[in-house]
Amino acid sequence: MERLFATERLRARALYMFYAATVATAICLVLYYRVAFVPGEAGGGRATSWLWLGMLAAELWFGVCWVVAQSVRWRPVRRRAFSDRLAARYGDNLPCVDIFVCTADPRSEPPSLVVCAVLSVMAYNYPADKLSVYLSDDGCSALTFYALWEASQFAKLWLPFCRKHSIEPRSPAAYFSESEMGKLGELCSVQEWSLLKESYKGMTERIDCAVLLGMVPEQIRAMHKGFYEWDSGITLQNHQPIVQVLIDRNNPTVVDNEGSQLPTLVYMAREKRPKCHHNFKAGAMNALIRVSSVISNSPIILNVDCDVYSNNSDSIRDALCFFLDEKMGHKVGFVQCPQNYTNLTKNDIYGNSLNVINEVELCGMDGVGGPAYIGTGCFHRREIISGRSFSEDYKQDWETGIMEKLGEHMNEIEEQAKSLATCDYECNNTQWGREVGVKYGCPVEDVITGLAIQCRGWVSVYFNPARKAFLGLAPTTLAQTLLQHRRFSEGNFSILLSRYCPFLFGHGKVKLWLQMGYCTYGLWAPSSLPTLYYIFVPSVGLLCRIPLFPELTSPWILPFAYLPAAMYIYSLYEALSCGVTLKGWWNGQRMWVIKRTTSYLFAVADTIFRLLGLSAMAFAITPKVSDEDQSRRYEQELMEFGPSSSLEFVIVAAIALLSLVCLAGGLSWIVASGCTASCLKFFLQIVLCGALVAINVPVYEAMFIRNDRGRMAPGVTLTATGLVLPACLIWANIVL
Ligand SMILES: O=c1ccn([C@@H]2O[C@H](COP(=O)(O)OP(=O)(O)O[C@H]3O[C@H](CO)[C@@H](O)[C@H](O)[C@H]3O)[C@@H](O)[C@H]2O)c(=O)[nH]1
Ligand SMILES: [Mn+2]
Repeated sequence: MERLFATERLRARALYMFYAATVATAICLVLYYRVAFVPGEAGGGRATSWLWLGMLAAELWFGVCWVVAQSVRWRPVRRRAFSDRLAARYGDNLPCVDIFVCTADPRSEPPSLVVCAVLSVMAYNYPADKLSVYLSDDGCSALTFYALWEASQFAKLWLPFCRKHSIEPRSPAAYFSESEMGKLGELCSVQEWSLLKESYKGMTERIDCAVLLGMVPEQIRAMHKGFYEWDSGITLQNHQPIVQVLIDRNNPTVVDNEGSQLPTLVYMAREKRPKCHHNFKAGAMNALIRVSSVISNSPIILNVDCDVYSNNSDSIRDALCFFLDEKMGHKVGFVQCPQNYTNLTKNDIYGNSLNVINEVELCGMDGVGGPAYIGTGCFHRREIISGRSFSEDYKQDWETGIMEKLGEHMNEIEEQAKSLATCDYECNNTQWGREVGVKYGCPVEDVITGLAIQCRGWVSVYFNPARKAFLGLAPTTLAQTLLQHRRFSEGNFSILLSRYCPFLFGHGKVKLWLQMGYCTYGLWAPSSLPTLYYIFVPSVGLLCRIPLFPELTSPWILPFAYLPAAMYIYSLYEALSCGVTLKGWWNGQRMWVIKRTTSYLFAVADTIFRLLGLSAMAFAITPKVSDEDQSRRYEQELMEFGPSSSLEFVIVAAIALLSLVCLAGGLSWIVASGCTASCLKFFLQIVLCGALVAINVPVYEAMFIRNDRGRMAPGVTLTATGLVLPACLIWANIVL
């Protein structure tokens, strides 16, 4: 029988292996040199040898990281799905699918954005009587409920329109911002198009207006019983569970404007009580799994974040090719699609595009056991995410799913669903979050959940078709980016230190390559310490005349020069081939330095505090809005340092200043001494320090040149200057 999907091994690996072999050799030579030539008493004294050993430790660490990173570059594969074969074999006789959308805060995640995500997934090219869409609202906001109610009305126009004209993408916001009326000539009549656009604009305006006023219009409150849930003066941290079915797909009287069925649409705000920890998105996901089990109970679950819309209406059918494949399907636990963003600027100023992760690393993980579960854009099997272990004879019953009309049982079912969204499941020591459902206690709950699924014997599949399945929003300010990476790196680091450490937990269950693959992300946070050392010590060494690298004339310079050159050229090649621009790559390198010296450093501190029990886990939501001024600077690719003065920015500014002072100071004593010998001796330190200065140019601009609101706060510049004052004094000493 023809397979429903194909797996291709990527070719041209011989060249890569040759490159990797040269890098590995160079790493060994560097380490050997460090061990063999520790400067003795003659070469500068005790302090120098300690600094030298520090360099050795840092290089050893980078070497280990490089080896670990090979795990996700060794055997990349690419998957193709044949949805035409799926259609030929099954027609519309396909399994039911539940789609979960999570939102948490109507201020940082505007309801008009959330409903576009919802509408885009309601409009999948999939039988409506097999589709149910759930919105989990951790913000428990009447405004979000109102927005969803508006969407349930607009869907009656939107879904038939999408179907009739096969349009893409099916988020109305994305669609109307992309398409011009002129281009649509052949597709549909101008009138139809404009009417729909007006109707969409009307809905958005009503929602935004309600959000602005902070209340739902009185006449609307009478339209649905759900609004009464907010009558009792509930608060965000203290409220009853709410489950409201807005559309029941099996109710023949609820149809779109062309008389076709609509997918089920459900609003859920799980119970919150001050004494009970709600476990953030993981808690929301688990509540959704329970609540949906009494309303639709579909065997397949898709989760998207509220800032993500479906960009390809065939994605469900594509993903099903993996689950329904006769030969392999029974092994597949989840199908992960990459995270792509719509709001990146041309040169990706904050290095947020996950291009290299998406195009290289996840393909690499897929080749050795399957990609990690990275949250949004992931298709799961209900049974497996709920905790089932693999067995060879496992056979899924695809016919499951509740197909009866809720009808007169509606109230009963809603009550039952509410009882499944209570705090009892979080606080009464149930298995939820441990053995059942998405795991608790980790800021990257998804990664740890995916690892556990793979360790229970399932494989996962990475599906990255040319037309992206999902598009979302990346952070648009430096502070947001750093905050998001603090959460990512803390999460992955704490997995490494927990009982879920891939080497222990995965031992004997998943391949060693895959264990290493998970570690690449776990090593982000601790890499901050050797990185800081490598930024700090050689620069200060240049200033204080302590040589820390071989001389330019020594043959040992070769591996030291080859390594950075080869690695940067390769990383540039990797980036360019993933569609990043040259400047975008350069920006990415800057962000790499900034993230490592701030986010990752704080992540180490966060993790340690948490291990010592001094602080609880936090999940800082990434805001999806920024003010107009900020957005303008983002469009112009100006880094945003204002207006608040956080410790992160102090570090960024101090490092930039220190590099500058060390470079200037170092060069001035070398020039003053007038001897080429020192120049040869300090060559690599000059290059390293010079590279740091070059990459920090936008930071200097933000400190001394710019005067817009995004510039570095004067307080930050002042503090940073104070911090590098000792270095300045040394420099002054040289000059005088
Ligand atoms: O208490 C909470 C906190 C967050 N969320 C939702 O979780 C999603 C992700 O939050 P966001 O602030 O957008 O974080 P990101 O950094 O963009 O999320 C990435 O990283 C998370 C943790 O690994 C994954 O869960 C996400 O899917 C992935 O997109 C959003 O839809 C939120 O509404 C909740 O439902 N409840
Ligand atoms: Mn997000």
